[in-house]
Amino acid sequence: MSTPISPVTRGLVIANLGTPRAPTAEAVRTYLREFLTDKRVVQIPHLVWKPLLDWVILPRRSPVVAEKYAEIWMGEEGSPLLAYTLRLARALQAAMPATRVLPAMRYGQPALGDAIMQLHAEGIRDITLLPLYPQYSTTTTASMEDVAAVMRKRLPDTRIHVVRDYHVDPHWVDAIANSIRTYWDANGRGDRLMLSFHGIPERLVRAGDPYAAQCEAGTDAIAKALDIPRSEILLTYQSRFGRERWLQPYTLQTVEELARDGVRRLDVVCPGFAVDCLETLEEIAMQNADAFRAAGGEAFRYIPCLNDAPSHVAALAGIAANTDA
Ligand SMILES: C=CC1=C(C)c2cc3[nH]c(cc4nc(cc5[nH]c(cc1n2)c(C)c5CCC(=O)O)C(CCC(=O)O)=C4C)c(C)c3C=C
Ligand SMILES: [Fe+2]
Ligand SMILES: [Fe+2]
Repeated sequence: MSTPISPVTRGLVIANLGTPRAPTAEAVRTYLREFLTDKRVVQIPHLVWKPLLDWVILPRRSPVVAEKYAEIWMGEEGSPLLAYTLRLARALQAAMPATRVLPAMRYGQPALGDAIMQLHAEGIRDITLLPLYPQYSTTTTASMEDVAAVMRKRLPDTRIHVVRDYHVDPHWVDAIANSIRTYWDANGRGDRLMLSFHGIPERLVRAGDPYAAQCEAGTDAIAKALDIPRSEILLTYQSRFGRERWLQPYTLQTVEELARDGVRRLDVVCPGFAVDCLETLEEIAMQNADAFRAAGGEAFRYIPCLNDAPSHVAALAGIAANTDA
């Protein structure tokens, strides 16, 4: 007797920020132009912003950033952000055989709108969009919600549900805590533990962006899961862009101060990033590590993102499945 094959009726799109298609100035320029003209990302009047972007920022920044990408490029697999997002999608697909899982990027390829159209073309009318941002921000998640709103108008017969955030999801919190505990079991515990999150302008938090509060709540939950006092964790913000004041304390400044204050072994985790990327592998594990040693530190110990670890896959599968409300 053969088992009837049940048709797949649900789709899951895991969506990340986006990344250049090559570590070249031209490809980085194309990527940054799309990313930095999104009004969600740069929330200042475009009459002011566009000339500055086209005439100053893109020409200056693209070649410099291309060199950074070249240092971490994963050969044929491409940029780490793309490579790990594709691996994560494959692992999720294996863990969720009753759901069709596709990876997507908010900027560049594979495009988010195309992924949703593909699921629709396959006959799927119930789609969950899971932005790979554990914490909600008006600069990131909201931009995915914009795409979902456009797609709902285009596909009125399809339910498109967006996961808002998972910053205190117990399985995700446990996955982060376990990655730290496993590192400590293998290498011993450092003098300090720092959680570094991507920053945003402070102005946006004052205007109501819940991002900072979610980073704080997530850090509290991770401390609890590790069974250590919250005071033993330093929460910092990295990747500042431009001259405006961003969320504080800044990661780089903190790293240098810690080294000068006698911290020798520093353990660093980036729980705002689902997968490793330029901001973790180059900015944290290379630039900040160099700064730590230059200021007198000995061992800057970067603990990788969850990437396609089974604990991450299980947590995200649970989060994606729990979207019936
Ligand atoms: C206006 C500036 C930016 C805001 C606001 C911002 C918020 C933000 N970004 C991420 C996650 C990632 N950002 C990445 C790279 C990146 N971010 C900005 C600017 C802002 N980000 C730039 C210009 C860049 C590109 C690199 C550079 O020019 O310095 C990445 C990595 C991409 C990759 O290809 O590896 C991620 C991931 C979050 C989570 C966030 C707000 C919470
Ligand atoms: Fe960013
Ligand atoms: Fe950066």
